[in-house]
Amino acid sequence: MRTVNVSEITENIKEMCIEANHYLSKDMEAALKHSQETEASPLGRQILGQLSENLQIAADEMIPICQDTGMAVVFLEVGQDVHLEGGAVEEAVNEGVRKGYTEGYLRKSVVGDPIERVNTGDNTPAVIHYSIVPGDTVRITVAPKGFGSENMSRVFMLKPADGIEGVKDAILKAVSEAGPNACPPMVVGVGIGGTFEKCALMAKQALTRETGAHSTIPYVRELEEEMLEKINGLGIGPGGLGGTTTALAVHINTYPTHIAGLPVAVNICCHVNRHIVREL
Ligand SMILES: O=C(O)C[C@H](O)C(=O)O
Repeated sequence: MRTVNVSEITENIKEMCIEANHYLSKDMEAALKHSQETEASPLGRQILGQLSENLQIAADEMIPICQDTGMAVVFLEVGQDVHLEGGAVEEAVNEGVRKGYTEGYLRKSVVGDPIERVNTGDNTPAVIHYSIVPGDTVRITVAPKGFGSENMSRVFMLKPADGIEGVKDAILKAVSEAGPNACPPMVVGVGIGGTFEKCALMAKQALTRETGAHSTIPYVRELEEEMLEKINGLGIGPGGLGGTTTALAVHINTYPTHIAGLPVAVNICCHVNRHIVREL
């Protein structure tokens, strides 16, 4: 049994919130750079160039990449041989977010109640997903999520008879309706199977995958490749101003489901697809 003090979780999450909002991960940066070489539209290439320049300015001058510094989504994978001491884990995570957004001067975007809508002033609470895994480490993923693209995400409760063609139509419908509102080029996270909530969680987790890495399931990999091509054929383009780079990647996760259903969730992320991982 290994002991981890929750204050370590707080310190790391603080740093990760600040880092994620100023430095886009290498995989996203590379995908954006690569898209400049493949984009067919001159205006699209210009916009992609500006997005890359914006990343450089953010890193050099410590200015957040985007004004929407997101709601902090945190995945905690806790090894079953870890003993967590020093306080409540949930409070430790929220303290990390609080410190990160306050000390990092990041925009506070969270309201304490969805109807009364009073800003909590420190970007807490985070949305936290826990899982118990084998091992004696704590793996933390911080993925601050902007809401321009979150708002354009969708869940479709398809019927089994809709089949794979229904899944393709659902993904294309979500992306087409998102259009420029999701600040393309996007990363499209898809969850297929499970239940209503499981498919949404899989879609969110899919966004944290290394950009452009494929599923190990052959038909899912083919579907990811086909959907990327189809999405880029929609012509929405960088900034929604036309072009061949509407998405940088499509990541699909699947799970067994009920005989009577075919749930599909499409979680869209703008080009600022922030995700950082640390292991304690
Ligand atoms: O800044 C915001 O909160 C809005 C949003 O992310 C947007 O895409 O406009």
